[in-house]
Amino acid sequence: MIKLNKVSKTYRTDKVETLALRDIDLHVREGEFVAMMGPSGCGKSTLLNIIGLLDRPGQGSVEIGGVSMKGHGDRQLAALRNRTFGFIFQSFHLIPDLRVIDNVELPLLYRSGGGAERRRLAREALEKVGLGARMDHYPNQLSGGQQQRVAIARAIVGQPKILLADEPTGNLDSKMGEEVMDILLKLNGEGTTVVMVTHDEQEARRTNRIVRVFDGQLVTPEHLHAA
Ligand SMILES: Nc1ncnc2c1ncn2[C@@H]1O[C@H](COP(=O)(O)OP(=O)(O)OP(=O)(O)O)[C@@H](O)[C@H]1O
Repeated sequence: MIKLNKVSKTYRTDKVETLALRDIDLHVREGEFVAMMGPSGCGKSTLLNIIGLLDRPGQGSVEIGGVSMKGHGDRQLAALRNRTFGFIFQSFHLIPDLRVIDNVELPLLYRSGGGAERRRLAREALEKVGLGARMDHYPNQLSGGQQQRVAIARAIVGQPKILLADEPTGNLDSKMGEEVMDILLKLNGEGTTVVMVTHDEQEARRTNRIVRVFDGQLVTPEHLHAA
């Protein structure tokens, strides 16, 4: 489903050059739930951004669903990103001035389909995360856990094949975090591939596989034994 081949990424500013990723080979199969772990600054977000077609690798190649991204222009990448991925962030990224239902509908504005259809899909997504009764609320009228569930509804409203979550429980207490994990596990059980960055070992153990990143490189189990 996701194949990274010898992916490297360097960030350049006026004064410094940071090698954020080095020679990453990663294969995520369809239906897998992968947890990505590693210390701050090791390159997890960069890796997630490259997988989600928000950024391009400096070297190496990215394949999504068997299709190489080489030669795709920015518009093609954006269209593919919108169809293939749902994104969930640590700080929810909801729009405060929009009602919950309108926040969830947002990704659908870039697609064809009428307003009634959009509303129906948004309602279904909210029901899936247990927030069918909160559609007319504004984000600040909800708890953190509920806000993250709205963000999950927004991520799944377009029925993406892959969910990418960057520390989705990082701002939540353990009970709310567990609820968010339960929803992600349920979506994965229904066939959605999930890649999630987390700092929580217990949470990571609930997934199929833990991928560890250190200093821009993947740490394989062999490395762990050698260390
Ligand atoms: N836009 C950028 N410009 C320059 N350097 C960057 C940029 N984005 C990230 N970096 C650098 O690349 C490295 C990897 O950053 P990244 O955000 O991917 O790490 P991370 O593992 O997600 O960290 P955290 O757990 O703290 O979110 C860091 O050294 C960071 O300072």
